[in-house]
Amino acid sequence: MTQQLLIATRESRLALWQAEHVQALLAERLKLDVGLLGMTTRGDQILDRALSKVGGKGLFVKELETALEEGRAHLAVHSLKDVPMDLPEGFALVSILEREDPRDAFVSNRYANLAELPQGAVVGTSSLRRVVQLKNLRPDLRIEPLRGNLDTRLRKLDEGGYDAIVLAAAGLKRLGLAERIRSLFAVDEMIPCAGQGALGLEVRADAATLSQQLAGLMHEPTWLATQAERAVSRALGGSCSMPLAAHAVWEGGELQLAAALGHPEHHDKPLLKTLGRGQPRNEAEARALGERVAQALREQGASAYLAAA
Ligand SMILES: NCc1[nH]cc(CCC(=O)O)c1CC(=O)O
Repeated sequence: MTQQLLIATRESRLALWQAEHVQALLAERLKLDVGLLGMTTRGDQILDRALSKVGGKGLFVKELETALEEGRAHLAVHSLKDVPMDLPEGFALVSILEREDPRDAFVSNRYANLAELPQGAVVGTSSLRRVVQLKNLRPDLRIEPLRGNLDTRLRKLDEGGYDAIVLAAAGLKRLGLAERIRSLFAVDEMIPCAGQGALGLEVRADAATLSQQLAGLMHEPTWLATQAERAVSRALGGSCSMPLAAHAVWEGGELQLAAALGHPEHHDKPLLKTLGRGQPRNEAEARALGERVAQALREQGASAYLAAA
């Protein structure tokens, strides 16, 4: 065995679970001996402001990239939905693992689902994507900000600050918290974020041998679906202050890509929604499907919404 491979990871419980999951896969399937390098990122430290206001999702990945750059670690494991649409020069996303449950979960100590919430109930989420879709389903709800890692958000619910909160099912399941899920939103009523539930492996673009090894973990259907989803976001400007949802599902040999865009400030403005279909066989075709869906949103008025961001 030569030098041990190191995974750079954030130290939240979810990030550590994900890094350990990849560590085990690499040992099992590729017989690689891999260790972890834990680190705290700016995104983890800033808990009081909406992420979209302080630099966006890139905050969670930047420090990890610096560790790769300096050779302190060799790969980074990300929740794909936290990875910016275009990586900085010198880095590459070389493998996308099979997706966990991509749905959003309704979590509450008193109510079984969204329909049961009384008029004017308080729902916690800081995701603009969730805000605009909740407002569309239930205009009467009061939506309050909710930041922090999964354990923090659940604690804030338990302390009584909210009637319900909305979280990604994948994170809850990974942390053994599935019993907190009261119901799951169907993907067509609360369309997930591009990449939700999938993990992406990032390396330095010049790490050719490692890239090739990691490509062995690639899950093709998830890769094509998430490429299509991310292309919608990229085509519309890719910023995380954008209330955009994009989720693709394979139905037989067909990929069905649903997307929705809300107004970034006036959350009661109509939600723009569209569905595109295709049979992408490679990355270029998957991206083309995403671009067609973005164009359909533009034809419904997306540009005017985005100009307000
Ligand atoms: N935005 C933070 C984040 N990044 C990834 C997950 C969950 C796991 C996933 O979707 O892959 C979460 C929590 C959430 O949105 O509730």
